Amino acid sequence: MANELIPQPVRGYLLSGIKYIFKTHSPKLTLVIEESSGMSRNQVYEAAEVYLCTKISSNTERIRVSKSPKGKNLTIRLEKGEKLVDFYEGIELKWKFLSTDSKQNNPNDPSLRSEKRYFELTFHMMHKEKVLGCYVPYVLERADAMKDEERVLKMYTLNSNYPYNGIKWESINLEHPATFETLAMDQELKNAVIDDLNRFVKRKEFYKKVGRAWKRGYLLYGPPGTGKSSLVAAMANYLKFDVYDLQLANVLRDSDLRKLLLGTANRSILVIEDIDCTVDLPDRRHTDGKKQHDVQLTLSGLLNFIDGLWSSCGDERIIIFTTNHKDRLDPALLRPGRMDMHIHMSYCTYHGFKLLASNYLDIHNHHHLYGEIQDLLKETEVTPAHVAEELMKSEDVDTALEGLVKLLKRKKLEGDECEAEVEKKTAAKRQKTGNQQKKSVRKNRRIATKRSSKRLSARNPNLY
Ligand SMILES: Nc1ncnc2c1ncn2[C@@H]1O[C@H](COP(=O)(O)OP(=O)(O)OP(=O)(O)O)[C@@H](O)[C@H]1O
Ligand SMILES: [Mg+2]
Repeated sequence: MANELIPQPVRGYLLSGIKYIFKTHSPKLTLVIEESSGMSRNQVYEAAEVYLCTKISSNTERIRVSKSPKGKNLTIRLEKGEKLVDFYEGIELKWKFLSTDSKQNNPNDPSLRSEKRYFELTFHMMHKEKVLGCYVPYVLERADAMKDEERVLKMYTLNSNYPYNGIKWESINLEHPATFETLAMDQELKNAVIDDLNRFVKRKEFYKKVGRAWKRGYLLYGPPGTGKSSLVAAMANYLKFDVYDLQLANVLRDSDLRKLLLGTANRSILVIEDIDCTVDLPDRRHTDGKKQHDVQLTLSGLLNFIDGLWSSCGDERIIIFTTNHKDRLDPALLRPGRMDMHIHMSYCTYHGFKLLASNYLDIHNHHHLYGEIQDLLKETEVTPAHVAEELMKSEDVDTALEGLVKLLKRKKLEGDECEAEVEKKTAAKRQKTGNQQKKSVRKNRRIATKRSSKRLSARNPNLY
């Protein structure tokens, strides 16, 4: 109708007028989010990449799919030119993924081509504050959480080619399955550790306010096989932190130590195992040049060193020492405030056993052997590792538990025999020392009598 009633020139004029009105009344703002900002990667770009793959709808026509050899899941990304719409608190946000090919360097050599990739985020101008102040931080946060979920944890160890290739970290995927749920340890202690970790990761601002390095130190001690290494893995799996296993005995120079510590990433756990053995490092020398002089590196010295290094980077770090012999440690290390928490990993308790039985044998109710096992566990020292090994021997619940009862009885007997032996030895020692004491008392008496008689005879020679 409009076509027929309104002449062409007027129609064109009217249309452009309407467009103009709409344009001035709904001004748009477009944020350009480039892949890199200067030398470093743009975090908003990386977050958008991750976040947007959850927003792909049926209108999206092309997506990129990939999977790294060690990745758990498929990675999905938008393809060039694709658009999508997101909503945040009623605001419409239009995303577009673009790239420009700049072939300035050498058009014949594709490796020199630098592709510039970026997102455009368009929305109504009036939401500028909200988008910059809330939506973009929200995207960053969501992406972080998603990356954590998919993240494959790494375990870093020192490479073995040292000193020929220079010392450096080598990583493998951390596939230790230990979690707090599968770990047999005192329930209250376990809760205390989890609470401590939760508090720690939440308190960045607090640490900053009080001027402390944002780090937490744990000392795990207990006999071999009580789950110290498993607890480290459980902590890493819980926090999604990588683990750096620092074998101090392999680090000969302090400059290497500094380099290695600087080479650890944020959100990581530095573990130094068996510190009682590492303390007496036999041969820590400066080998630079021809000069060689001993370098005494004590663990508390190492802690100070780490404190200094880490307080300047403001990252989240956890340091864990493990030992089988707490009593052999440098007292400076045990001083209050040195390590934030001392965690004792003890022999298997009845509670620990029940957890292992439910994990290994799927027993969730009572079993007729439980009473006997409970009594035996009170009188024996057996590690959770040993119990776990026994429970793995058979898939049949009765056979496995009978095996465990046998093991506990044997242990108890050994313990009793050992106690009896100790008792016998101490009794023999007591007897021996008793005899010796009696002997020496007799001897002393003899000497004393001789002396006094000599003295007397000296004073009264006539009497003798
Ligand atoms: N508390 C526990 N809960 C569950 N499983 C455990 C526990 N302790 C030990 N285990 C089992 O025994 C194995 C060995 O334990 P782990 O290496 O954690 O002991 P550790 O205390 O680090 O010993 P070491 O002092 O010799 O290094 C683990 O892989 C795990 O299967
Ligand atoms: Mg261990």
